[in-house]
Amino acid sequence: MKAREVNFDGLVGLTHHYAGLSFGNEASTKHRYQVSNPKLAALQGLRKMKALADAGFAQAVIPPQERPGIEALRLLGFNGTDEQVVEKAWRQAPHLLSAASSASSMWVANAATVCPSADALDGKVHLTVANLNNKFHRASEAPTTERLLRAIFRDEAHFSVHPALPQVAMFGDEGAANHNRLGGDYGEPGIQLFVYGREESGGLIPARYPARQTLEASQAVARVNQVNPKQLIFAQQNPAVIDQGVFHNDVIAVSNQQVLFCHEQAFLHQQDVLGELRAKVPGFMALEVPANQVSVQDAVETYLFNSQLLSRDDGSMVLVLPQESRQHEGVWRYLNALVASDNPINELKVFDLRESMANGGGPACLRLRVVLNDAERQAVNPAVMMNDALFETLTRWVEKHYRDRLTQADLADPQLLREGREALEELTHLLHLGSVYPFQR
Ligand SMILES: NCCC[C@H](NC(=O)CCC(=O)O)C(=O)O
Repeated sequence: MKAREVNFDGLVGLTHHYAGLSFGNEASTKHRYQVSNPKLAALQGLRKMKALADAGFAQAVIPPQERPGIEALRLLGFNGTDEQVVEKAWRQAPHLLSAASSASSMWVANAATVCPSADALDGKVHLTVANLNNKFHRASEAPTTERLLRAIFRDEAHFSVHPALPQVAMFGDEGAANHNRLGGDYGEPGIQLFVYGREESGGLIPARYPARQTLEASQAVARVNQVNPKQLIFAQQNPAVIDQGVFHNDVIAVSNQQVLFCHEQAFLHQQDVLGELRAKVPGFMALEVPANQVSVQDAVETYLFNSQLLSRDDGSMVLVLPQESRQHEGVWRYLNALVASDNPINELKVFDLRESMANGGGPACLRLRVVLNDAERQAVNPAVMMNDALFETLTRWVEKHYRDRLTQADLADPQLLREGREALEELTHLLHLGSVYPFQR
């Protein structure tokens, strides 16, 4: 059956700020305590969604979460009214208030791992919520992510949304950022390449920075998603690049249909991984970037691999990049040579996503790819599909509710809590979500 990829982008939340919460993510560490602009961040994301929708790519939106997360703070012993919880956290442990206020759910490549119906043993679309166990500020996303995904993929005849894996390090799971699907037409069975950073039972691990994803988690997600075992490949990320700031595989590789665009140091035993793909994916094409043209450090700084590789109906592909990759002379030269050479990529589209980039999130981090056939697409909550009207509505909503400046100290302002709830209450109506947020229950 004919199927297309729909990109679901995370809408940046009202508390977007720079807190240095993600050890191993160098942009996060570097921009700690800088002043953020949540309004601009949300508008930059919306502009990307609108431009891709206008260019003919199916596009949808995933709403942000309620922040500060009062429930998470209560679990840590801060009590009283919601305002008192915030105030006490701010006085006793400002870093915990920051973590509970992170807008990190915007990076929906980490929301879940998706299995298209063509790959699933039961013929349904499966989504397993990521537990994001490695970071406290991200692990608390999972329960609301599950409710949001159920409000979007609500038709159980087509979709199975699964809760996150158990919250322990052995099952650390970061979702689609460590998952690639390769193959021919989207509606045909594909090969799912799960990329992990470490194995609980031993093996190589990075020396400086954490490996967030385990093999045990990837295997469990593949089972939960009912991926046909014949269509599975598991590969380890190169621990040496994790130590250089590649905290997710999507910082060093991106795939689409028969193409894998990656750095030559992305995977451990890379030639074996490519050999397996060559054997299983008809027409497989690896576009491997040598270190002498783009170093791992340049890749981490410019996020050229954190791009979206999108197919047009005629089989050609567009690479959607952050502007940092155009500002780097060597990387931009490489990309232009890539477009000029013999492969399906024939256009570069560049976006200003500076607010998200400063926390380590590029174009690919901001989107969750969901392959859907016509019947499945019609079963998605139509209110989240991007079009001119929704773009106008959400832009006005952002203009009305978001601040254009936020520092860590602002998180203690009880007014911020009220602003967030008022905005999200309105958003649940705009997007026909029902009651998805803790304050609504
Ligand atoms: N896929 C991109 C994820 C980026 C995200 N950054 C953050 O959470 C930084 C938040 C801060 O430091 O304020 C992360 O590292 O998981």
